[in-house]
Amino acid sequence: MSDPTPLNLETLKKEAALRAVELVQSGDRVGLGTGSTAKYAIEEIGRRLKSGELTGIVGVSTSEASEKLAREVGIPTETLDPRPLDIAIDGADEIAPNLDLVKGLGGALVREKVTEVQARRLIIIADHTKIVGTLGEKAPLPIEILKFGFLSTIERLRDFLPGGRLRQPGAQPYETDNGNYIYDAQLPRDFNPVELERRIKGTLGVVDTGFFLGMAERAFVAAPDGVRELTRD
Ligand SMILES: O=C[C@H](O)[C@H](O)[C@H](O)COP(=O)(O)O
Repeated sequence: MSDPTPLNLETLKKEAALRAVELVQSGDRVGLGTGSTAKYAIEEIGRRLKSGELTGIVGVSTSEASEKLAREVGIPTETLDPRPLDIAIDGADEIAPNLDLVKGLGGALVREKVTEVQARRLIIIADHTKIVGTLGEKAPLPIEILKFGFLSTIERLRDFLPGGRLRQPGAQPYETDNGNYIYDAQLPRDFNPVELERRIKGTLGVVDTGFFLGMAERAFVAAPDGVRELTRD
């Protein structure tokens, strides 16, 4: 297997995205994910709309960045309302064998979850480096927390999730589209994701976590030897 250099990872991300977009049908309301892989899906939906292969698509964006890209490629968008979405396509930071996910390294976890929970089908697209045996193996768990009192919230989280840190790429903490901060938690070696999710979400000051448990219907995972289609066990 060749090295996952940035160049061929981009090719793989696009291959996975193209497979997922084949599932989009004319007239669908589509959840538009966020990140460097979801970008290829948004561009392909735009291309198919222009070519006439797809008609009547409405996109619902999971971030300001995806909204901007959707407009640039000509996808009409609406903000989320209570109606279900026919399909949503998004990337992930980690994909477990049962298709439980960690998401949010791009900072869009809350809008992604709020949107994708309404999708009849959540399709995940990724290159093979995102596959893990257990969540937490490669990536931290992003936890969106209120800006107000964030140091107190982090103290509460550190009680049971030590070793994490406030996301701060520069002089200031990273701020989400919702005006919140992110605590990137180190996951313990052995944990039950459902119980840990419940405990984190029960912590005062937490908005939501990057765990997407039981949500994904399938994943298209691209490797140098082809695109694998994974479904939930
Ligand atoms: O907040 C970002 C999202 O959860 C992304 O879907 C995730 O981080 C994967 O992004 P990428 O496709 O850029 O690796």
